[in-house]
Amino acid sequence: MQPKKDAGISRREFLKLSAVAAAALAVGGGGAGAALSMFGQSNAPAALSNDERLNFYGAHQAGIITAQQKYLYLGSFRIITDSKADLISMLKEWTKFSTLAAAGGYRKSSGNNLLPPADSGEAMDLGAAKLTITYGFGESFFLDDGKDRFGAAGRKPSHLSRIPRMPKDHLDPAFQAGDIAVQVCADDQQIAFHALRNLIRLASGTAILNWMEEGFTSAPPDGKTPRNLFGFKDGTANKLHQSDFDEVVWAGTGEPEWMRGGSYLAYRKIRMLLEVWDRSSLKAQEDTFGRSKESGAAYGAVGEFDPVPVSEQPVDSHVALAKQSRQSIHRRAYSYTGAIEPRTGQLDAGLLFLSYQRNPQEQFIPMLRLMQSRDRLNEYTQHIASALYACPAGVREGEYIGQSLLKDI
Ligand SMILES: C=CC1=C(C)c2cc3[nH]c(cc4nc(cc5[nH]c(cc1n2)c(C)c5CCC(=O)O)C(CCC(=O)O)=C4C)c(C)c3C=C
Ligand SMILES: [Fe+2]
Repeated sequence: MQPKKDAGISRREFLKLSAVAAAALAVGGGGAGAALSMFGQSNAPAALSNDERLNFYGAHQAGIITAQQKYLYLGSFRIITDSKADLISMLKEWTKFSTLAAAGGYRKSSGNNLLPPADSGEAMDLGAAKLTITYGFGESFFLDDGKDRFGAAGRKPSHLSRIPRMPKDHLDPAFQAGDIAVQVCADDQQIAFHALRNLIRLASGTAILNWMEEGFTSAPPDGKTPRNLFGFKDGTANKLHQSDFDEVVWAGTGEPEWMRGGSYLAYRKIRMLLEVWDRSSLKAQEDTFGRSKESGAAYGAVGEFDPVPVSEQPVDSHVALAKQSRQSIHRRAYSYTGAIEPRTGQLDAGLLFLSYQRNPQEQFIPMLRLMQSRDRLNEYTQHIASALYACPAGVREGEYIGQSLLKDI
């Protein structure tokens, strides 16, 4: 008798794959993700459809070159203690929670119902939804107003400093970089929020959340490029291959040991003046990027991914300036929407621009400077927050995040 076909795979094959997935789930971590991705989303058993797990442990932190999930929370923490022991104990708790949440778990209560539950609970039964939690240290972690609170000043990485003030900055002083940034991403917003919320709880007495941003991206099926709130495909020239990551993303020689295999996160909150944009002609919009709005093809090219003929681009277009900088970065941006601006009635919306690079002084800052001085996009944008973080290499099982930075000091 022929084995029954189930959505393109035979029943026998399906059962074999289910066994692999079950085994991988029992082990936890990346194995489960790998096994599930063998099914492809449509063939995955319903109970696991939201449960793709990405390993928290690894040579590099997850959430940097990981394919972008749909939702982002970015939180900036201020450490409120000078005690290194308390700091380490929080980082240990954060690490334990991060591995648990990435595996779709939640914190178990002690059994004493006179105490608050250990976990806020809103992610129970939801799965992992490709949750990643990525940590970065701000400049003030190492030297806070000249004070070396944790003895780590000598280990400040080479390229970590404040992003210099730019000509078109409208920075809001409420959004300083802070001591530690946490980037939480997942394909389910509630799962992502749950993770940040419980990190805040675990930090109690040691660190407080200074600010939090919420972002989203919506990619069409078949791996097509998502569009930003100006309606343009955003991420076309971002398809870095594995072999490019060493050159572009991962910090290496010249860095303290704890940063080798890590990366620098550059962050800009950029308000997009949607009302101004929506009143602009299609030609003005396309000239701004040097690309077709509908197809995403560069001026003078046919397909979205065709090489960009730089001579055909308006000299002050966004893409021409990015090319002119001759630098590469790895972008991981999310759109945001907020409330209506009370004074003007305009929408508060834009882009949480995140990029990872191995040397922001050489890659990101010159590109930003060039864009700030000449980019047509500046007519439609305002940069309202700016920060740079050093994201350490990945965590090995049994270690805690930042361990190699804080050990033996
Ligand atoms: C300093 C770096 C960058 C900032 C800040 C930035 C803001 C920003 N970008 C868009 C929309 C698009 N950007 C596109 C391409 C692109 N942007 C950057 C860098 C910054 N963008 C780079 C390096 C590139 C790649 C250029 C190339 O090599 O071709 C595009 C085109 C499509 C694509 O390649 O992704 C769009 C669209 C907005 C709206 C924005 C701030 C609000
Ligand atoms: Fe851009």
